[in-house]
This record gives sequence, C-alpha cells and structure tokens, in this order.
Amino acid sequence: MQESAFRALLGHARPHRTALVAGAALSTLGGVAGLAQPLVAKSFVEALAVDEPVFRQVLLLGLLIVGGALAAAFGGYTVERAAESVVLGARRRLVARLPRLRVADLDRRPPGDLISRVTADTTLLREAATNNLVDTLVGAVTLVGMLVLMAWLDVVLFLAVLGVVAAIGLCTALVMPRIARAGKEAQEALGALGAGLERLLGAIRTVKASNAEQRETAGLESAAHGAWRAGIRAAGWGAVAGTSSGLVVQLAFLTVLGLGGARVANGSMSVASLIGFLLYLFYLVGPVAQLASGISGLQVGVVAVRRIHEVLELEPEADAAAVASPREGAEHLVPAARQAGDRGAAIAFRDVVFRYREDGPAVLDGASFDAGPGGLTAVVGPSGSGKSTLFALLERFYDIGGGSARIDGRDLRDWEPAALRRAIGYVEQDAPVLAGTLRANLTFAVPDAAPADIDRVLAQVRLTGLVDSLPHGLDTEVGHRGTALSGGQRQRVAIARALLRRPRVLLLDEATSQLDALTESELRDVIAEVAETTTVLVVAHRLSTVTDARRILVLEDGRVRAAGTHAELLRDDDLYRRLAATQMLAASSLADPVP
Ligand SMILES: Nc1ncnc2c1ncn2[C@@H]1O[C@H](COP(=O)(O)OP(=O)(O)OP(=O)(O)O)[C@@H](O)[C@H]1O
Repeated sequence: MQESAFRALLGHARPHRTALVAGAALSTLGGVAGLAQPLVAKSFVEALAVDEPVFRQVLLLGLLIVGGALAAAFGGYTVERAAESVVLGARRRLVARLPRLRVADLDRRPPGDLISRVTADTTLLREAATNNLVDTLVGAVTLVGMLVLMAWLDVVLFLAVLGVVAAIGLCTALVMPRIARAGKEAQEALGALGAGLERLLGAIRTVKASNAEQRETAGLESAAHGAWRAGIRAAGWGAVAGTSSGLVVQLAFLTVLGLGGARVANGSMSVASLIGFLLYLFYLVGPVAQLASGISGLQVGVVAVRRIHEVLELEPEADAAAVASPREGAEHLVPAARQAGDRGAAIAFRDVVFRYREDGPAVLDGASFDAGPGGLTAVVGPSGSGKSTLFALLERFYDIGGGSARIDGRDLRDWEPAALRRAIGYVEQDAPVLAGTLRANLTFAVPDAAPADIDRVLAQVRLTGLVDSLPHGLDTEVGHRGTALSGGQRQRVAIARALLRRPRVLLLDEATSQLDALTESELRDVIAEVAETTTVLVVAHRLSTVTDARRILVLEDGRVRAAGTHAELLRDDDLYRRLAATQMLAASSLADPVP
C-alpha cells in the first residue's frame, strides 16, 4: 500500500513534471548565480586596487544579481504554480467523484471527513508532490554524485563514508514510519474535527436548545488536540531524523579526518586529495538534510494521498452525462420521450429482500407489491417498517439483495441509475431545500424549465401568493438549507420541484406532513390529478391523507402484509384497523369495530 500510495503521489506530480524540473533548474541557477557573486566582487575590488577598468565586472555582477534574482523568483514561482495545479487536479477529481459515489458508500463516511479530504489532504499533497519530491530527487542525485566523486578520490575513505551513509539510511528507515503514523493520526483527527463541525453546525438549533454547546465543543477540542499531538510527534521525529543525520555526518567528518590523516602520513594519499575529500564531505550536509526533509514530507504526503485515493477508488455510479444520450432500450424512461397518453410506469416488487449492511437485519424481508401504471398507491405501516427504504430502492440509491424489483418489466439493476432517476420525481421525508434562490431550487432537476411551467407548478402547490409577496420573487435567496422558508413552504417547494420534472413515477415521502389541513386537501386534489398520468406512491403516517388512494399497502417488518382500498383494509387487516382507530378514521366505515 505504501508503494502504491507513493506511485499515486507520483501520478499527481507527473502532469506537471516539466514545470517542476524547469522550476527546480531555475532555482538552482539562481543559487549558482548567488555563489558566483563573491568571486566577481573579489575581482572587482582587485581591479579597483590596480586601477584597471571595472566595466566588465560591473556588467557581470549586474547580470548575476538581476539574472540570479529573476531565475530564483521565476523558478520558485514555477514550482509553486505546479504545486497549486497539483492541488487543483486532486480537488477537481474529488469534487467530480463525490456526488457520483453510491449512497451506500457515502452513508459510511461522515460528510465532514470527506470535506477534510478535499480541503486539508489536498493541501498536504501540494508540498509532497512538488517541493518534497524535488528535494528528495535533487538531494538523492547530489548525494550519489558526491559519493561517486569521493570514490574516485579515495576508495578507502569512500567506504568509510559509505558506512556513514548506510547509518543515515538506517536512521531514516527507523524514523520515517513513525512520521507517517503521526501524519496519519493528524489527518484522521482533522477528518474527525470536520465531521464534528458538520454535526454541530448541521444541528445548531438542537445543540443550543439542548444546552449542549460546551459538550460539543469539548469533542471538537479533543479532535483539534489530537491533530496537535500528532503534529508535534511528527515534528519531534522529524527533528530526530534531522539531528541524527547531522550528527552522523559530523562523525563521518571526524572519521575521515583521522583515517585520512593516517593515510596521508603513511603516504598512501595526498594532502590535496584529503582536502578535496573533506570539502565534499562538508558539502554532503546540504543534500543529506534536503533528502531527510524531502523524505519526511513525502511520508505525510503519502498519508494524504492514501486518504484521497480511498475516495477516488470507490466505484462511482454510471455517469449521468453518459445517460444524456440513452442506451438502446432506455429511451422511454427519459422524460423528453414521454408519450402522449403515457399513464406512468408499472412497478412490481417480488419477494424483495434488502439489508443496509451485509451483517445487519433484513429491512425488507420478502416485500411484494404492484403499483401503476398510473394511480395513487399509498404505503402505510409502523415507523421503521421499511417505507422510505422502498423509495430508496426505487431510486436505486441501494441495490436489492434478493427477489426482484421491476419497472416496466425491466429489473431495476438493469437501469442506469441516472436514466431511472430522470423518470422519477422524489420528495424526501425532510423535503430538503438547498441554499440558493427559490428559482434555482424549483428548477434544480430541470434547469431549462419554461417560465409557464414554473408558474403552473407554483400554482399547483399553492406557492404563487408567497412568491408574489417576496421582494425579489423567484430570485429570493432561501438561506442555508432553506431556513428562510417555513417547513410547509419547504415541502411545497420540494413537491413543485418534483412535479416540474413531469415524472413517470412520483414518490412522496411524508411530503405534506407539515401543511395546514386546507392546503393539504388542495394538494391532495392536485396529486389525484397528477396520478391520472403518473404512478404516484405516497408514504403517509396520517391515514386521513390516503383514504382515497386506489390502493393502500400495509407494510410491517419489511413485508407487505396486506393491500387494498381503505374500506377493504378496514374490513380485513388488523394492523390497518388499529392504525385507523388511533387516528379516529374508522368510525364511519368500520364494519368490525376495533376491540
Ligand atoms: N441508511 C441506513 N443505514 C442503516 N439502517 C437504516 C438506514 N436507513 C434506514 N435504516 C433502518 O431501516 C429500517 C427501516 O427504515 P425506513 O426509514 O425505511 O422506515 P420507515 O417505515 O420509512 O420509518 P418512518 O415511518 O419512521 O419514516 C429502520 O429500522 C432503520 O433503522
């Protein structure tokens, strides 16, 4: 995994290799120009002393100063630019992938942690895939070059130095995994911090109402402390690596001095070679330090890359864009192909079994029913009996585990999820409204909706009055999660959004629970009208809203235990009778009174 993560890290740098090499070369050139300046300055002073013309030296010095500064600046800029591009590349891949991940995979990961992978981990990647990589490569190449020159100067001393380099390698090998572990813990703690923040801010009213600010803050502080502790540990191990390699180089210096002195004394080495050798050793400190810092940065980068690739490697759903031109046979599910006289899709579930987790309980346990084409089918049953799960399966948020589920005779698993969803209007249980304008929310599924269609659905959901009263009409901002709207208004926006799609299947999950009785009854008429050309499935806790459904399915423990009209179920099904009795619906039509 370490190796494949390193390969993945190189993969992020590869598209920018030309810029990285050019930037590193320019920076080096800038450094060399700096080193040459004292020499020219010396020649300038010498020329002055003997009263010679100094024009050449002044020109050269000017060139070195300006050229060196420009090369260093441009080199630094080129590397930083490549670094930003590495981050951009990773973030673009992540943001393109995240919304296409399967709901089941997203369920298992807190959104805050995913956000931290897009923001914090990509930032770490920035240094690793550019500066740390350049440092490691330049350090390694310089080190090898110097070792070759040393071997050429004196083999015995070279072998002594080689022993020292091996000791540095050993130190590094021992310390680096610890730096990697600390880096991993720091990133995980940051992920936990993101997840905690998302939990806190996502339910801030409940947090305040429960006086839980302090408790929640304590959790966040502990995550922040975790990141701090791990960061400090990584810094400590980094210092150990740096210091021990420095010490080892000093040791090498003394060894070479002693051994070299002896070799010079017995005549097997010249003083000039010893001086040259010692100078190389002196210069070895730079590349060794560069290599150590490069490698320790790469350790942290590898952790970040691993976290990024954990997301990138998750299997995405089929690309929605690919479904814009539907596969052969899928055309009839695309709304544009909705035929005149289309009555909606036919849904058939047979012995459907479904578990959220492989080792979890069967949430649907042999559910069978038929709905449509067209007509209103209501799904009722105790809380937790699997009603919302039925809708999630129809949307292919999850795939069924057993039995068969078909739409228009075709197995759900054979539909491209995106094509399937184009045919369905879905109003979730808590009717989410997104930050943005009212118009953006309404046309979310049909961005090019005609104004007349928007007006039509607004009238259907009884929102025309609200829109007229708003200062900016449809262009009014609804706030984060639609907080500027009331619960009932949010539900109506969500219903309007689904209706605008002119779906073949309309799924309403407790979609009118927050409406006043009058508006709810008006919407019931609209839904009845829609049901003439659309297969409508409604989940309702309040049975009063579904008594006139063509068919009512009674769900219990993941099974459809009974199906029929309100009157039939009152007559034949105990559970339905009990549900109806608690809502005082049974009085007029109950043949067999509730015990
Ligand atoms: N994403 C999920 N991961 C794991 N279990 C889940 C998930 N969603 C629902 N469940 C479980 O599946 C069961 C059925 O849930 P579902 O939401 O379908 O019930 P429901 O009939 O719609 O309930 P309610 O009327 O309260 O909305 C519940 O026991 C619930 O805990």
